[in-house]
Amino acid sequence: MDSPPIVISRDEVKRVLRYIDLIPRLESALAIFSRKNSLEIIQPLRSVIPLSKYNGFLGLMPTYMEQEGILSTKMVCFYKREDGSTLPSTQATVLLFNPEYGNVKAIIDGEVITAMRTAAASAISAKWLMPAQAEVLAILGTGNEALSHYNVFTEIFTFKEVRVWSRTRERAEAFSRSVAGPVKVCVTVEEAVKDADAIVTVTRATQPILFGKWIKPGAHVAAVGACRPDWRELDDELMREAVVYVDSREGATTESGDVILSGATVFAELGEVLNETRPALREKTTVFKSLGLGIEDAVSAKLVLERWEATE
Ligand SMILES: NC(=O)C1=CN([C@@H]2O[C@H](COP(=O)(O)OP(=O)(O)OC[C@H]3O[C@@H](n4cnc5c(N)ncnc54)[C@H](O)[C@@H]3O)[C@@H](O)[C@H]2O)C=CC1
Ligand SMILES: O=C([O-])C1=[NH+]CCC1
Repeated sequence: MDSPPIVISRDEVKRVLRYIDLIPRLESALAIFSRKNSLEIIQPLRSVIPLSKYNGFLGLMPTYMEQEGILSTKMVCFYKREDGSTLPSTQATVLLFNPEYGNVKAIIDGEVITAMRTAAASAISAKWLMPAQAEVLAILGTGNEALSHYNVFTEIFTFKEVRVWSRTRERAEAFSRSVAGPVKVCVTVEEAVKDADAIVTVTRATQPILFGKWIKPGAHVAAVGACRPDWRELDDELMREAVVYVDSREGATTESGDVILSGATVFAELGEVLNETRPALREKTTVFKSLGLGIEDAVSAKLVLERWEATE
């Protein structure tokens, strides 16, 4: 307990963290979260401080999972960057504590953890909610989250076609060149989502970019951006007509502009589906609204530390 914290860099997280290990840990954590038993988990709503001068926010995400022996907090700064800005839009650090003594065991870069656990949560939503014979995946956005979503969706599912849209063709083409498999570049959102079975929205949009009228009935949308109460990625029609799943009811009804401003009803948490206390209505059009949870960072950070210690 006297030893100084281990510091694990972004590159080291990238080296040791694998979706195949991460997904089962996240499934278990989401299921525990939705049981709402404070003996198993304490994870308050994220507190968010606005950084008005810089168009950004600092989110604090503490979590305690007693049975897993995990005490952690993620600190994440996220920004509404102007077009052309070269500054990062999300930066994060996860602290892992020894819950008995209170000392910090590890300081872990949170950028890769954030991107991979968010994409893995979307992939879990798709496992349960996407049409059974899904052939077409559309990714809206070409940043860090777009890449992690491309990676996990193509690792665990087999799509006949993957499409990408960005506001500029150049960015979509650069994204398509940067990944291993074939990606069709689309010039409009409508073209990208037409007849798509799974759609991932991973943009910094603050107004709707995806409209219900363009979507095939039965499609699944994993909506990852728009993490503020006045930000949107999806329009009212889509939010009201789809069956809406969330990572956290409390988070969604406090932080999600898509949920709050559309007046949509939240049908279930993803953890409730995993616990089989709420059904997965795969045949309907579904939206998984993701805001990000401290428990996801907590179990990811523990996994990183375990793998790092095993390979050091
Ligand atoms: N739900 C969750 O757990 C998490 C959500 N996020 C959110 O996901 C979104 C994407 O994050 P990153 O990929 O890290 O960001 P990024 O900055 O790497 O990529 C953002 C993408 O959105 C595009 N974009 C920016 N403004 C737009 C607009 N008005 N309309 C359409 N596209 C626009 C950019 O061109 C870029 O392709 C952000 O809103 C971020 O806050 C990030 C991490 C976790
Ligand atoms: O959970 C997370 O890390 C974030 N959610 C919105 C921006 C960052």
